[in-house]
Amino acid sequence: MSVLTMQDTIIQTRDVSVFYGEKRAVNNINMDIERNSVTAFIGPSGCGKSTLLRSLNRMNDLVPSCRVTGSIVVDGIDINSEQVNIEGLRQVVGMVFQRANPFFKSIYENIAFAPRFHGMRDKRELDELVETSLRKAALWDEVKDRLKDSALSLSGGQQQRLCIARAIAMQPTILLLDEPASALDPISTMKIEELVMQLKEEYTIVIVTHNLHQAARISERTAFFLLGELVEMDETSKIFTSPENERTEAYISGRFG
Ligand SMILES: Nc1ncnc2c1ncn2[C@@H]1O[C@H](COP(=O)(O)OP(=O)(O)OP(=O)(O)O)[C@@H](O)[C@H]1O
Repeated sequence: MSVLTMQDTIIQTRDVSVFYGEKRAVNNINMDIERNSVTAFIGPSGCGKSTLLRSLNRMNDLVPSCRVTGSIVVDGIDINSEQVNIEGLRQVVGMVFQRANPFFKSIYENIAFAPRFHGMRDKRELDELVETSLRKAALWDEVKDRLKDSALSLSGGQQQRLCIARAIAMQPTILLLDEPASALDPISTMKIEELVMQLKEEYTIVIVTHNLHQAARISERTAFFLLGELVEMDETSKIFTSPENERTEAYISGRFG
């Protein structure tokens, strides 16, 4: 294979299963995710999309009954090995949830809080980081004159972009987005989609979405899950036009789910 056609894999899962107690929610997943791309996880409710997503930055550690087996390698590091610093991992692999969850603090503090906690004390440096992060999240122009206002005074869509800015401020390599637009109106959804397409220049993005049109619009690769299994993963255009598996075809044509 020539160097030009070689994919640059940033996340590799091998035989990954995730259990809640005795119940297996995700079954033997093998996938490679390419650097600086958008990968969409699709599939009916309860098929394990969020569970797999959360295992990519060990968010599942917060669920006492949850157990992950198999190997997940992120940027060359086995993230489930004992040596891994979980806080460090979550800086590199940032996450944004379905419901915007800004801190009960000012817009500025939502961005500055964690970097300051991690040692960034210089006011000018923090100011710059706040501005850069808000710009990258396409929110700066809307909030630059009200940085001291409460984050809760923002609209739902703005709060979600603030949460993306907050993740960006930690200078991640990967952003995991768990249905980031599902609680938003169409215009805010469009802004999040535009944002995701810009962000992939700099970050690798994995997004769980129920919205098939959204997956088709913004992702390069799509993974279709059913009952905890990865049925098919391929280029998004292929998944939506000529999938290999008939269950994928049935799902994307709306015959179930
Ligand atoms: N904290 C938990 N404790 C026990 N079971 C859980 C937990 N979270 C998820 N599950 C179960 O794991 C399975 C997969 O759930 P998951 O949320 O990953 O699916 P999903 O495809 O993301 O669904 P949705 O699209 O509805 O968000 C489901 O059967 C769910 O009930």
